[in-house]
Amino acid sequence: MSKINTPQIEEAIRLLLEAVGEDPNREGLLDTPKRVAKMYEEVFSGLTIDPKEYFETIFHEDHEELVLVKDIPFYSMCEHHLVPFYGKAHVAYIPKGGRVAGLSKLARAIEAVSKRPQLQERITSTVADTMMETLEPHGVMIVVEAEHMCMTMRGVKKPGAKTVTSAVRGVFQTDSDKRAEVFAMIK
Ligand SMILES: Nc1nc2c(ncn2[C@@H]2O[C@H](COP(=O)(O)OP(=O)(O)OP(=O)(O)O)[C@@H](O)[C@H]2O)c(=O)[nH]1
Ligand SMILES: [Zn+2]
Repeated sequence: MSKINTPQIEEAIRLLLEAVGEDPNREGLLDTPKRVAKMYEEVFSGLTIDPKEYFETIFHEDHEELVLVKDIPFYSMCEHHLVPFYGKAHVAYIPKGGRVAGLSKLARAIEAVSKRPQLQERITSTVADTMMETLEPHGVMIVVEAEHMCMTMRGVKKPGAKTVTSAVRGVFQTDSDKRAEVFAMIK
């Protein structure tokens, strides 16, 4: 995927400021296009990352029991309104055949997939599917809880409303005890 076009973002922000009736040449706004371009470079940096790369290096450890990294904070941008949604992700999996991932890689996968124009459902399922394909574990279960600024500061205006999504793969689909174990641990 192509790298972010900084001059184009700067021009777009100048146009946007003009379009809302602002003067992009007034002192306080002079550096705003540059700042916004820099910010977008950061918040959309995941567009150039394939999360599969985080699971190319694995460890060999005979642990075929639950692994859960919970309360991973994340920030993303809703693709409908380009305003933030943010919250916590919980990533669980059961390794198979001694294929164990570095724990930080679970958080890195959430981070990379969040840093794009997104839907909460897609963050949840993309990371689950990536882990299933690369680690080939017994199962993956991901729960994401987030507050969407597009439901808080505008539109329906419901601050505090939380959206919870889950993606359940492999053994978690058939074993309700294992699902319950994850839910109990993330409470
Ligand atoms: N499924 C899903 N919807 C989202 C997400 N983020 C924002 N939305 C919703 O996207 C929808 C877009 O609806 P539209 O009717 O096209 O846009 P709108 O007129 O701005 O909608 P309102 O927010 O209801 O004012 C809204 O219902 C948002 O709440 C997300 O991550 N997943
Ligand atoms: Zn939105």
